[in-house]
Amino acid sequence: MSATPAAVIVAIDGPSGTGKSSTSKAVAAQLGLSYLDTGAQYRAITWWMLNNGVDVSDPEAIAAAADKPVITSGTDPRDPAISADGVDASGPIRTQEVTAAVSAVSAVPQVRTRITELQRSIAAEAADGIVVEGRDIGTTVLPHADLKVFLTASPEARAARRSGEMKTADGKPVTDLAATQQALAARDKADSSRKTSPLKKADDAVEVDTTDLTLEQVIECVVTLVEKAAAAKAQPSVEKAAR
Ligand SMILES: Nc1ncnc2c1ncn2[C@@H]1O[C@H](COP(=O)(O)OP(=O)(O)OP(=O)(O)O)[C@@H](O)[C@H]1O
Ligand SMILES: Nc1ccn([C@@H]2O[C@H](COP(=O)(O)O)[C@@H](O)[C@H]2O)c(=O)n1
Repeated sequence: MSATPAAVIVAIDGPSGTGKSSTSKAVAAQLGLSYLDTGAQYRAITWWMLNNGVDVSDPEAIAAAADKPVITSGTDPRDPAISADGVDASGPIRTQEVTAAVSAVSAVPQVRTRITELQRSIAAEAADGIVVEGRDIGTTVLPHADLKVFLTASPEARAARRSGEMKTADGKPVTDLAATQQALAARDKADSSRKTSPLKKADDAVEVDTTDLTLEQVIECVVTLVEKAAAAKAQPSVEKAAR
């Protein structure tokens, strides 16, 4: 593990299936940083609402319930825990039911306010620095992050990656690439077109097109960017100490 010279705050955003989670976890683990999966938080609040009789097609019902669940996130990149009201949600938040409802829940302003506050407090407590991944981290949650990365990939590459990890009920790999691509496009459209902090590249983010890169190449690229940002952040204090 190579050490970063300063506690950096890193924002990694991008559409679904571009490699945000895999890259962020690996970069954080390699550099000894904390890690926050903000998508898991939106999934956890969605799961709680589905389990507690909230009509997730009704924005008013979602808004009224937004403050109710206690969402807790772990920040260890090797074991990124997530729970709602103390119940481990790491498995159930990945179901199709949650995936289908999460964009509608996360579009409600009261949900975003609640989860954004939680994200900022977790980032503020990360004494050794943190990698935070999501859709609006560079634009809204942490606009003063030391480094902002926006990952992209072609729709075909993203669908192929997602199909590779999805299994049918009898354990066979999902082969309907067209349907997977369509589902990803629908979620991206909903996430990019909502009024409150939509999925968007921050003006000062570094865009990395991962279409033709292996995961290892993307990780290496982002590690280099983080090390540079950390060195730049440490520079003024080094200069001050030398005076
Ligand atoms: N550069 C890459 N080349 C090949 N496969 C990749 C690459 N990056 C990620 N993957 C694979 O693609 C899948 C999706 O990656 P990941 O979950 O990290 O994406 P994501 O952007 O976090 O998606 P989402 O926003 O939907 O959670 C994973 O199976 C991962 O191993
Ligand atoms: N900063 C974020 C992160 C996520 N969302 C919403 O959550 C959904 C699930 O995210 P995954 O990364 O786990 O796929 C995503 O589709 C968004 O609706 C968000 O709004 N802001």
